[in-house]
Amino acid sequence: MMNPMRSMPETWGTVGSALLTFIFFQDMIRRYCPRELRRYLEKWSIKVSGFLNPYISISIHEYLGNHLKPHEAYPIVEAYLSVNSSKDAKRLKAEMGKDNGNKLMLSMDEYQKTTDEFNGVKVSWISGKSSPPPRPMLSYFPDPDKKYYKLKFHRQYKEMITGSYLEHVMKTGKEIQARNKQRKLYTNGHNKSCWSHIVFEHPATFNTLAMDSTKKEEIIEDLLTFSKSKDFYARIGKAWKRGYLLYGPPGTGKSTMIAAMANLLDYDVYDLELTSVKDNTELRRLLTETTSKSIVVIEDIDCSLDLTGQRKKNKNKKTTDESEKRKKDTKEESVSKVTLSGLLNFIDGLWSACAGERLIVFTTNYVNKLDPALTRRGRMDKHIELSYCKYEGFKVLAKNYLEIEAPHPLFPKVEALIEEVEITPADVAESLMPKSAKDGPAKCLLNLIHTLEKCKELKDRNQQDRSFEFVKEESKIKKLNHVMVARSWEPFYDSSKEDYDGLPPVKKTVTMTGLELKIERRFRLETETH
Ligand SMILES: Nc1ncnc2c1ncn2[C@@H]1O[C@H](COP(=O)(O)OP(=O)(O)OP(=O)(O)O)[C@@H](O)[C@H]1O
Ligand SMILES: [Mg+2]
Repeated sequence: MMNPMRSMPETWGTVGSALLTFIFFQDMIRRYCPRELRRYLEKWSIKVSGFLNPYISISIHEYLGNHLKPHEAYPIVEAYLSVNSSKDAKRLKAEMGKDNGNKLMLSMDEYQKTTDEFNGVKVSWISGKSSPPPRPMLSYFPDPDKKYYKLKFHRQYKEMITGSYLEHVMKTGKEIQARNKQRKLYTNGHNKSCWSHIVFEHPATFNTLAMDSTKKEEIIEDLLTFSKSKDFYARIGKAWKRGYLLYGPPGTGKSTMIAAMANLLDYDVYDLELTSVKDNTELRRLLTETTSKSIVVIEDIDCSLDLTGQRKKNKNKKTTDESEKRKKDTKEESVSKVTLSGLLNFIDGLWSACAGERLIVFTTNYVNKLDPALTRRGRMDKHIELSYCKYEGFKVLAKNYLEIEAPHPLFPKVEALIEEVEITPADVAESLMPKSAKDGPAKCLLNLIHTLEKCKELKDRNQQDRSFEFVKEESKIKKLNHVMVARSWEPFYDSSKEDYDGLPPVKKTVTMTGLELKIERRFRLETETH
């Protein structure tokens, strides 16, 4: 023990002479001691220090080797420690996260220490940095400092720490990373041959989705089971992917459901615009560039590919000039060569080589138009129909939009009407939306009731129209016989004579092809609701 009465210069003198003696002996050993003996002494000293210091340390560096290749484990450890370190470390640093938008990420500052406990065993983590060796004078860019985390633990627990503890650190760190990560919506639109992204912040969830509750539960269960089935897919030798086909009329919530899926599973969304993809090679490249934990969406698949596997040409537009038509077709083919078989081959084959979980979702308004090859099980594992809004769906929307729940005096009226008509959730939502700041829930509900009553009226009138015309069909045919011949039971009449007793005019299109006559009737209901 040091004599407290000693003065400062005396103490320094003692330390100095001890240091000199140590250097002298070290030098003597280096000069006069034979090499073998020296090696033996070194080994022995390592053993002694190992005996005296029973701790083992593992370093995780920010970069690997000399080539500044980022080490994958470093950010994971950083995320893991970001939760614990704020309790222990005295100096923390706050940085803007790369993947989490405007959120600040806290982590240990350099040379800070934090402790952690796992199965009753205490370990410590120290953050540090090593400076690179000085570079030649002419070198322009200096090497950056290399940061690292050092894990220290008693050698008695070596097996547990290097095994289950590090596994736990990696798993938890990845989960924290995923929680902090801002999800992205990737698109390849505007004829771009690569993905561009924006932050994905769609508020839709399964709670806010208006649909049959049993069906909803089933879909949620299916998605969650899929996301947890890594081992199962590996065991059966199948790529970890699942295909969904969402179909139904416009405005029934197909796109909304995709957003809800992404929010449920914390996945990124890749909105693949097939019409912007040049050919199968580009399609393959785009799909292989998608990351794990993502949903690849192809909307309106029936509009992007046709049944023969070639890109769909616009059949509605008639080009009278043949040469112009040919020119247009050639041009179309030169810019778009993605085929159905190209897409199918990729879904089935190559994609299996991409690690990680992926959902592929197709949407369509016309499921019957799709090629069975596309919709067969195994490719599209689940077919989900989204349909018109019924009372159950309405209750969800009323809760979302107006924050009201049953029982409510106006609900029975809505129930009676909504079960009778075909109205999409989008239309119901639109009617429930307050049109001014003064509109309360009752006003919005009355708005919806008014819309539903109009729909019902049109539906009834439409039915009346049909039966009236059908009854009158024979006499009309007689009248029009000199102009056209009826091919089917479909009622028709001459548009030039709107002489139906009191019936509102009905829009119709008449197309003549040779001797055949095709009549397309549009009822008033359709015209008005569009
Ligand atoms: N089932 C639903 N639940 C909640 N909101 C819905 C639902 N369906 C539609 N909506 C509302 O209507 C809007 C349009 O719906 P969405 O875009 O999902 O329809 P869609 O089926 O994808 O239509 P399209 O076939 O035209 O692409 C959404 O923004 C949403 O607010
Ligand atoms: Mg949509």
